[in-house]
Amino acid sequence: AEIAIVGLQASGKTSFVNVIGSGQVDPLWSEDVVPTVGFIFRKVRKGNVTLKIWDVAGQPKFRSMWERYCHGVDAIVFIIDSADPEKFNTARFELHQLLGQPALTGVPLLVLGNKNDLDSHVPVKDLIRDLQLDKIADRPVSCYSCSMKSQHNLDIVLQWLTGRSH
Ligand SMILES: Nc1nc2c(ncn2[C@@H]2O[C@H](COP(=O)(O)OP(=O)(O)OP(=O)(O)O)[C@@H](O)[C@H]2O)c(=O)[nH]1
Ligand SMILES: [Mg+2]
Repeated sequence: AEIAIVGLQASGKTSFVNVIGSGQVDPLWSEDVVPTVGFIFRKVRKGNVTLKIWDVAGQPKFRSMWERYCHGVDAIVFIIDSADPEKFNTARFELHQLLGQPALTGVPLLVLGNKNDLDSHVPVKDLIRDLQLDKIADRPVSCYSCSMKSQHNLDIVLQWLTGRSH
């Protein structure tokens, strides 16, 4: 399966790829991963499925590139820092802007509310409301709360992703 990971800067995209690309017993977790410039491509093997992952940079100057990396993928993963509600408006804008691209119609979407190890994180039902996920009618949409730091819910996230392969 080929997937593209997008979302605002510092939401945890590269942390996600680092954690799932390393071992479950000895995950590669770091507080000081550097902001991505452009994109990183990685292949991650899970069971008999190989995930080809485009980890795309989230700083404003890179957001116009998101669409390009989402072309032809089996799923788009949008990661949001669920403990930083001040950024939800921007995240919603960028997400719906991306999904409005005609070439991406129908591509399944997985939204991850990351950093649920932090006390201030909001639950999935608030993310669905604040990101207006219920307005997305042209593709399958899933939303999970998770943490790259504590690896919470990453098992169901990986199940979802490997289920997209063909
Ligand atoms: N507490 C907590 N911190 C996290 C979690 N996931 C990532 N971080 C931290 O958030 C910061 C940004 O993580 P990155 O993985 O670099 O974020 P990114 O989305 O790749 O950022 P860009 O490459 O700039 O788009 C780092 O300091 C991470 O350690 C998490 O689940 N919990
Ligand atoms: Mg990154």
